[in-house]
Amino acid sequence: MSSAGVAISPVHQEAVLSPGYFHGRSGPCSSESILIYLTVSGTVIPMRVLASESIASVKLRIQSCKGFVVKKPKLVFGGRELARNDSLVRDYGVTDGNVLHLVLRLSDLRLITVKTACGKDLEFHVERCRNIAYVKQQIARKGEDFPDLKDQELICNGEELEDQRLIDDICENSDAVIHLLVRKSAKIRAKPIEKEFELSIVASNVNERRDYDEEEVDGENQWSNGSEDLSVTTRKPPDRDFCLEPVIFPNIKLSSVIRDLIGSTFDGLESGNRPIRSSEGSGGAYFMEDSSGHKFVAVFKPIDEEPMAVNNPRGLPLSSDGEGLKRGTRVGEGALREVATYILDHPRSGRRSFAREEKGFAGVPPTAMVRCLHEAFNHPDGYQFSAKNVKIGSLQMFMKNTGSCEDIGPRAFPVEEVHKISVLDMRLANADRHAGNILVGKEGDRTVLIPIDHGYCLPENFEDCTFDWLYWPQAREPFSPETIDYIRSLDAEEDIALLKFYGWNLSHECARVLRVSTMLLKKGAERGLTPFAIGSIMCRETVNKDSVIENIIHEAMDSVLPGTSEATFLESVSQIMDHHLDGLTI
Ligand SMILES: Nc1ncnc2c1ncn2[C@@H]1O[C@H](COP(=O)(O)OP(=O)(O)OP(=O)(O)O)[C@@H](O)[C@H]1O
Repeated sequence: MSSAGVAISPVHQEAVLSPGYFHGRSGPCSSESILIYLTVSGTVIPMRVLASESIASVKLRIQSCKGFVVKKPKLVFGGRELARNDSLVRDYGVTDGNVLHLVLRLSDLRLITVKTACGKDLEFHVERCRNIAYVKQQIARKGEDFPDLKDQELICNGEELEDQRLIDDICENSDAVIHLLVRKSAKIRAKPIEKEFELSIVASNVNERRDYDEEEVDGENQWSNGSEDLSVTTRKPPDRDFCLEPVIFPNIKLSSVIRDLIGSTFDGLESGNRPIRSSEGSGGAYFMEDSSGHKFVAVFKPIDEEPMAVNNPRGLPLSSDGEGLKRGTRVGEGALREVATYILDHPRSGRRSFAREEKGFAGVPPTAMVRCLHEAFNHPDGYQFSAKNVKIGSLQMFMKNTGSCEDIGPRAFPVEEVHKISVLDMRLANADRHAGNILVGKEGDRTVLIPIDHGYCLPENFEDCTFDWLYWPQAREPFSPETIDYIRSLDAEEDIALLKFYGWNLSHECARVLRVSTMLLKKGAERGLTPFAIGSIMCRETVNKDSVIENIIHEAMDSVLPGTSEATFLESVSQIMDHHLDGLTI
């Protein structure tokens, strides 16, 4: 889901969380019904479901609770996300008495409308985790007609709101009324309008001079250009309470895009702008601001806050065997996969190198591995400015967007845009391509799709491959000649070598998946198959039925002797694949 530019409905969390809400009220009551327990933020909620009920139906009942919109709930059972909406409760092995983890995805932003007495409407989005001081700054910064920051007073239920109070606290009750009083010059009232807040400013002296100025930030960028021994820099400079530096290997020069990305994030932290935790996503994801505090420049995802990792802020349990939320992935490797996806998203003109600036074929946002230390991250055991609190994770460029593909019907998306994402997902056997992980942006008048969230690319097996675009009409269109040329240029061996050069030695299993999926994509494209036809070979129809590609791999394994070389095995896969593809009608 997008984090910018979208008006959001507040969520009545307590309605969803109240024990007994799902129990016996809207749930089914046949002999087939089972009682499951949903845990969320330490609360346990009983819920009656049918074993034959679809996951989509269970999510819908959670979502439509009391008419309040809980966006995109995620369910996790036994360390696995119940991601396939058309699968049934019993397909995932859920039985009576089982406990499922519910990850609620609350919206980040609230739309605040400020109406002035002179008829001016000011609108801005405020993250739930912002405080009153920030709201005051936004009002003051909106224009020279508005009052001094120090003169503003925000009042709710007769009580003055302190600068540190969070928006989330104040908007918890949607009936709250906020009054903004401006000493000397203006009076501002607020009332809830539907589920957002409207502030009306009644200004008596609109010409009063504003003496709030943005602090001048020293443009000098001091982040380290790399550390040869990868040791953690935690020496605290006299006036600094954070650290940020790239994780790089000797002889690898960062491109200026990546240097600028890290540089502007550094400047934002140095200006005192705290990372803002996204309330979406199942792991810890932090929006990082530039030095002005007006613009997000990056998204940081620390590996220890990934789903089922030790410091996950969403209450997901620890993985019992190290496997991630998707089959064939490992907890703590999400950031690596995010960076690898950027590296492998080669530009049309040739292979990616960190020294090259060009945008990749699919437009994966520039992503680098960094170390970052900041109090605002999740530190359940307490925070100190010390090496033990340094987080390693992926830093990805924040991409301006108007929402995600989840918010908009797919018909509006240009065919080429859908195809570029399909090529990326099929090459890298993406196990998490839901529509929320594709942002919608604009380049001039053109709609562009921006793929994000690649922590489950390059898995060890094909089990959880899912592509939402498979069901979009564009997926049934043939690839353009340019896209076929690009697919022709792909080479899995070169990709594996490139990742090794950048420090990731792919496991035997992950390398095999990359080889097989690249082979399938190339063979399919040469035969004129559509993304739908190729993608359908990679995805399971139901949770418990192997996909065609899995069957091809099993068949190839049965046909070679144990201990056979990888090259011989792949030759066998190639023959069986040819046989299968030749039997398909276009
Ligand atoms: N590069 C980006 N530019 C803009 N917004 C982004 C970017 N990357 C992530 N986001 C936003 O940050 C929020 C959380 O990110 P994301 O969904 O990737 O986290 P996650 O925990 O990996 O999610 P998921 O549960 O879908 O796996 C989402 O609102 C997403 O739209």
